[in-house]
Amino acid sequence: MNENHPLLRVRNLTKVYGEPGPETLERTGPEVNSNICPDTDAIVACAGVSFDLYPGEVLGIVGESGSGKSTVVRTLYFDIEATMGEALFRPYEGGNILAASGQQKRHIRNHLMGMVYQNPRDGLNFRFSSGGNIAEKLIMAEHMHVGRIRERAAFLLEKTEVPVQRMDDPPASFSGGMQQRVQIAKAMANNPPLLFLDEVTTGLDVSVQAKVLDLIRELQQELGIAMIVVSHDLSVIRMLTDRTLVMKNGRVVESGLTDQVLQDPQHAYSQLLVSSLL
Ligand SMILES: Nc1ncnc2c1ncn2[C@@H]1O[C@H](COP(=O)(O)OP(=O)(O)OP(=O)(O)O)[C@@H](O)[C@H]1O
Repeated sequence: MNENHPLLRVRNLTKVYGEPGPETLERTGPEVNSNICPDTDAIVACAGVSFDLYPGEVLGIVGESGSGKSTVVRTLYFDIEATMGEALFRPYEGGNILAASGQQKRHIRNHLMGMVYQNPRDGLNFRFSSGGNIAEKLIMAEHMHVGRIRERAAFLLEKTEVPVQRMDDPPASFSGGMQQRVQIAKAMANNPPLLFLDEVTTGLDVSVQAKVLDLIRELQQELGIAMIVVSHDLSVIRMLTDRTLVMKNGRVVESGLTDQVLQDPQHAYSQLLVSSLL
């Protein structure tokens, strides 16, 4: 894959809940500090979001609760249908993935993407064992050889520091940190070039958070996997990401190298966010 070409090119990604009026986009956003259209009550979860992600790069999306961070990754992972926009994903040659058929979207998601959610119950099937969860992802990508599936599950659990002897135990019997590690193992099962991480350490104790973040950073460095990391927590963004988008009221208000955004934030809202970290 050519390192100079984006892995993912997103343009004008927009998601509106409810019926937008002709001025909904103009009448919402950071300038008016609201994402609710005063004419129609439509909610602009995100609008006009554009960015490029390069192979092996880690992009952060930061912003307060309700700013639209999760909507961006969930539309790109097809959990939510975008209202408008384009996303070109290099491994998929059929054009805008947001306009792909349901079958094509399932194929892209099963073979080429992984997602780790804040709540392990969204990413793991609690009726299956931890190994069974990894197997599920592999089977969805048409890997059928039972021996090889078990081997890969054991390999991934080891990589994510989950005791392999607990492969047949259900995630419900695991600690929160370990459940997140199983989710990470599952999301990486097919070696996807792109991984989405949505507030993956938010529900965890601080000491456990640090371990999970270390693990993500190590895996990223070892495997060179591109990631989009959503977090309201700037310390997570600082630790994991190369570039950052700052969102407010559904819009990107600032973007740049993470170090620059943190050292010299330009937008008043980013300045407020950064000062709250100091
Ligand atoms: N199904 C829905 N119906 C209506 N509005 C929704 C729906 N899902 C999300 N929203 C709204 O879209 C906006 C963006 O939500 P989103 O979850 O992307 O924000 P976020 O920045 O990820 O915040 P959080 O971390 O709290 O989830 C919020 O105002 C939210 O209330």
